[in-house]
Amino acid sequence: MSTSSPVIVALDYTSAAEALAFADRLRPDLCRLKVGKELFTRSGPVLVEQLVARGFDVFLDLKFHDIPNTVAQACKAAAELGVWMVNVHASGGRRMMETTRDALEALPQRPLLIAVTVLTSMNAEDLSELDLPEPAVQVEKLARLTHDCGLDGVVCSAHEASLLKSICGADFNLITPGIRPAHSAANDQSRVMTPIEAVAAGADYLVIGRPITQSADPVEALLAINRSLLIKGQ
Ligand SMILES: O=C(O)c1cc(=O)[nH]c(=O)n1[C@@H]1O[C@H](COP(=O)(O)O)[C@@H](O)[C@H]1O
Repeated sequence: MSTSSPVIVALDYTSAAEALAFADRLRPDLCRLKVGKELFTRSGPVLVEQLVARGFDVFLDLKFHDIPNTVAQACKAAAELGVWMVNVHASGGRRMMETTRDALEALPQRPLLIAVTVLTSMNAEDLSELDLPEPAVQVEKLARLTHDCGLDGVVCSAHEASLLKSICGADFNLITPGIRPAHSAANDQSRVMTPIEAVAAGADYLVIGRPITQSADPVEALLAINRSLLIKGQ
């Protein structure tokens, strides 16, 4: 089952039990779910399979960044878990991305393959220390490369969404973390935007963690975001 909501809830919980307890209060038509490095390192592929078996579209966010063969094989392993989306770092370069794309295209059913441009926690100062240009410039450069390598989209901040839509086209998926409903704490995020602004800017999917999972009523927090985006069927 799929959902008309653009929200991907980041299940940044410390245990499979907490993640499953939250998932069991949801339905797959309300949101997609993301399993990231902390939860996967603690709970492994079994949890991913359990979420897929419950009917959720699962984004396995392990941000692979390694030599081409290693990343391609890791993404194939992710595909075998039945995930909906998997990601790599665009800074791994053309050969890494093209080898991975080819490995997934050979499968009968493949997940979407997207690339992280510049982490939404990073600001101009962080990039300057690495001798990199300001975020918008670096994001554009990596998004153009990702598009040219035939991937399905990029992770970027919503601040870069409208520029990237105009450059890479409507079919190139923009996945935007750093989403904060009005009055929410930014935490460690730097380049943030509200859900409504992000969608208006051209974001296709909104990755949202703490504003939902750490709220007093996580399910209501998700539903409120969906309502604000005029998602039907709540
Ligand atoms: O790939 C990601 O999902 C990701 C990329 C990025 O640039 N920034 C970013 O925050 N994320 C992830 O998105 C989630 C954001 O969580 P919150 O900041 O709690 O909403 C975390 O799970 C991050 O790992």
